[in-house]
Amino acid sequence: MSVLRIGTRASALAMAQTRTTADSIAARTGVEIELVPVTTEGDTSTASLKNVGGTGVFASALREALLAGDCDVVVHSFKDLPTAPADGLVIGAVPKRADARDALCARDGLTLDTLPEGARVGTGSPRRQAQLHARRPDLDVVDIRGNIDTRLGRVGDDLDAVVLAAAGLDRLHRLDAVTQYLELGPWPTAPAQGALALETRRGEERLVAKLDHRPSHLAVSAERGVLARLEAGCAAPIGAHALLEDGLLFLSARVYAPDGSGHVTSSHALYAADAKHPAGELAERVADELLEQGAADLAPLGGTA
Ligand SMILES: NCc1[nH]cc(CCC(=O)O)c1CC(=O)O
Repeated sequence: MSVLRIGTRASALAMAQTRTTADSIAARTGVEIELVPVTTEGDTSTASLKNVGGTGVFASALREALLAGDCDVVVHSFKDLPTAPADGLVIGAVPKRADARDALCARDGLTLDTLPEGARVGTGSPRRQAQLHARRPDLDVVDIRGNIDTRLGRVGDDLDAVVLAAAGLDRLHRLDAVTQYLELGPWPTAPAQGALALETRRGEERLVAKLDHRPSHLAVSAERGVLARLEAGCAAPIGAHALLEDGLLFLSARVYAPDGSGHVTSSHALYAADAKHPAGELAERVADELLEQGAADLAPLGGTA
């Protein structure tokens, strides 16, 4: 193949992460790269995340472009991908994961502890809404959508703060707006947050294989395995965090009541070398324990939750 065509959404975040990926592929393979812009429903809709019709609104147009042969690789924010694999396509690589934490971006340097009573905090994510309610029941949590710059632009205007992924802010060089990083123990984030997924047609994985970072790939597979086992969509109020360290794969996941009135947590670890499918086995253990603790009664887990 003389030119590798990488499909990308036209949003600033997608362009930023695709350009970085294109540069690493070029550096490692010497192949020439062309970026192919693709428009998705998720980019044009201004409806709440909860109402845009379930999982994968960002992914389907990119997948269609791949299957149609309009491009050879697509770069997804892994957390936006539905857990069901697409026919004829595979995740060929997960590059080294960026910061998985959420970040509070507030006016005047405020934090979750110092925001005034009744402060207006914007997020469209049911998980972040539940976490905000749980941590500060007095806050006025506002359901918002729009790209990262639009959201940041409302801070100090009609909102006191927004919660965003640190990885996305970093990719757009907007970490200056962060007033507090939220640690993953008390504030687990969306499965695979901060990770990219490089998708190709089945059989063409070698095009991107050199970019795969196994510890990141295993960790995000474990986190997403919980979603798959719970049959939960990307809008379900679920946080998860996994880590491979010294051969030990650790996974913790938490399901929230949407109003923040309660949650259940399960954490387990196993030696990756001891299992045939370490990510899948660990995810099943954690998900089954969440269900035993009543996760399905606590929160709507389905795709349009
Ligand atoms: N759902 C939108 C989305 N998809 C990926 C990121 C951030 C980057 C990442 O987690 O990889 C964001 C923005 C956000 O949640 O703040």
